[in-house]
Amino acid sequence: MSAGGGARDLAEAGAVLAAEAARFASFGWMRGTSGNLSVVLSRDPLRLAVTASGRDKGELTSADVVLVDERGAAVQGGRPSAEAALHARVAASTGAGAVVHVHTVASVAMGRRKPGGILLRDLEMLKGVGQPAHGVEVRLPVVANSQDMAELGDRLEAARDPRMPAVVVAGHGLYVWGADPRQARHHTEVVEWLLELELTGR
Ligand SMILES: CSC[C@@H](O)[C@@H](O)C(=O)COP(=O)(O)O
Ligand SMILES: [Zn+2]
Repeated sequence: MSAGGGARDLAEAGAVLAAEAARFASFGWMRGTSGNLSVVLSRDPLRLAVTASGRDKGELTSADVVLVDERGAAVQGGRPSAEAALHARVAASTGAGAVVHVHTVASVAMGRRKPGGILLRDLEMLKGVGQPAHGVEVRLPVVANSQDMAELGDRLEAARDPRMPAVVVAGHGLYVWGADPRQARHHTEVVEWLLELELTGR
């Protein structure tokens, strides 16, 4: 995708996001229209393609995408995700090229169990988020939910650990990011795997 974020780029991004969403929906991670995805189309000015609000995320087409600015406001397209401003904030503060938000049972359950954050160590799967498998403890932060995206963005920025490309939002779900949609997907699958493991209470 070029830096300009034109109509063709937006449709291309929509096709990518629709495919990613179909995959996550098939896992049961985007039930009942929940969740949203984004990809950065340009950095200066910041422009993201974000999934449209309220759609069944298992049935998206390339047209179900909205171009938004650094505040999450629509620049082109219909009504962006209610959480578009948080996607823009994550992309700006972490440098990520793609952001995933899913409503998984494991993230909400573990957020309840460990409101101060989820400690992870000695797991081969940690290599999937760029950490050593052994000897290093990594914390997956848990932040309180809010319907105010500015407040939620402040909490996420304050809590996030640069070693972990994800944050659990208590009573809500999971935010994960990566350099591009493919890496964000891999990070999401790894973090969700770690949460599911912790939930088994090993
Ligand atoms: C059951 S939908 C919950 C929504 O409020 C929200 O949390 C969500 O993830 C989807 O919002 P959307 O505006 O469709 O991107
Ligand atoms: Zn949500």
